[in-house]
Amino acid sequence: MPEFAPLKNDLILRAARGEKVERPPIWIMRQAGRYLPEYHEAKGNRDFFETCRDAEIASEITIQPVNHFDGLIDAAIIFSDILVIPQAMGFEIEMLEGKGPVFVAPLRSPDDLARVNFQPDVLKSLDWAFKSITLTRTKLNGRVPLLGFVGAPWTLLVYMTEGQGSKMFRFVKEWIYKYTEESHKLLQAITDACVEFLAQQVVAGAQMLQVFESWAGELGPREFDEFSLPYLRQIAEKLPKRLVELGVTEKIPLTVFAKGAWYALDDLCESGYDTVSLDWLYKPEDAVKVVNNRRITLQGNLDPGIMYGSDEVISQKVEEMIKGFGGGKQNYIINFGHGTHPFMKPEKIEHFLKECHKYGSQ
Ligand SMILES: Cc1c2[nH]c(c1CCC(=O)O)Cc1[nH]c(c(CCC(=O)O)c1C)Cc1[nH]c(c(CCC(=O)O)c1C)Cc1[nH]c(c(CCC(=O)O)c1C)C2
Repeated sequence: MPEFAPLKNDLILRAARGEKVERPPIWIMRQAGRYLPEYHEAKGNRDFFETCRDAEIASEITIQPVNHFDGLIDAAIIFSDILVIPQAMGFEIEMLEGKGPVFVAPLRSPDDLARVNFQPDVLKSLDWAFKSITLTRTKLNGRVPLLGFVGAPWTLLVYMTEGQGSKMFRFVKEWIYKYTEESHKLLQAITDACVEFLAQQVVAGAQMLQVFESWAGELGPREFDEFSLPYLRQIAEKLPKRLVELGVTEKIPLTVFAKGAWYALDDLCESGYDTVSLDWLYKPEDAVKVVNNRRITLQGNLDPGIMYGSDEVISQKVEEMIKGFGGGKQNYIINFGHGTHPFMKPEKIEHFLKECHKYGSQ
């Protein structure tokens, strides 16, 4: 494993482990990207996935928010995408300007499974991701920890079958309700690839990991129990074992973000994750009650749309949130309830971050 500089700021790792901290750590989902002018400059006319695969540019983009909001952000998240696992499994994806990712040939019937690589060689096919993580961690030089991530199996099944973001989820629902057995076969293969990808990200230099189940809210509670939760649990259970096999001795904090699955918080607290990331459909006080003294750190959960509000409203919402999560000195990481939008103003985000920093050491 490569050698890296010691961490100067390990606040987020301590918070994820449940230690008392001087102030609540902060990072923001999609903190790198289109709302930052320097992102557009670095990316130029390059294709999105080409940008991810270029370690030099991806590392620069990853560090941009850490530089832009100097001293205000406590983690960097590697610039990549959840759709790189489908790519490793044989799917071709185009990133259309203003539209997002589109699969060239999504899965429409079990006949299509013949084109899926059920056992991808993750280390080989995503070697660029590991190079990018190692270079970024080196360049960060210990300023803040580097987070790695994957898309969760159900969310990746959505993209593999729908081919893009969806409103009705017609195709993925056809898969799970008509081709149930085949869906589970796919979910299992995705899970195995996710475990390997997460483990190898740690070997390459990632210091904390997040699993994005962004489409959890499209499943009802029973269906979540069948098509999402078992695979999320498997990831949390298998990852530490794989890390031991790979010679990683330290405990790597693991976060799950199941957007929209408010009914599942109790189960998620029992699923082997250190941190549970919440969207803004939860009242913080209620979430804390559900956790009920279990060893879980909560992350979240400001409505990103609040960045369109006045500075006064942002300050007030930050106060409500941090107080709601118990003041932020233990078991809490500040984040949005979902990612930034391209239209957001960096000044508003800076105001938000500065407000959060007020909740330290008094
Ligand atoms: C963690 C992450 C993601 N994407 C990107 C990052 C790294 C950047 C960071 O967080 O700072 C860059 C990342 N990924 C993408 C962009 C925009 C590309 C561009 O035009 O420059 C960026 C900066 C492209 C992308 N990739 C995806 C979409 C949504 C498509 C849809 O369903 O309509 C889009 C638009 C899929 C995707 N990608 C991701 C998720 C999970 C988080 C979430 O729910 O938002 C999802 C669902 C995760």
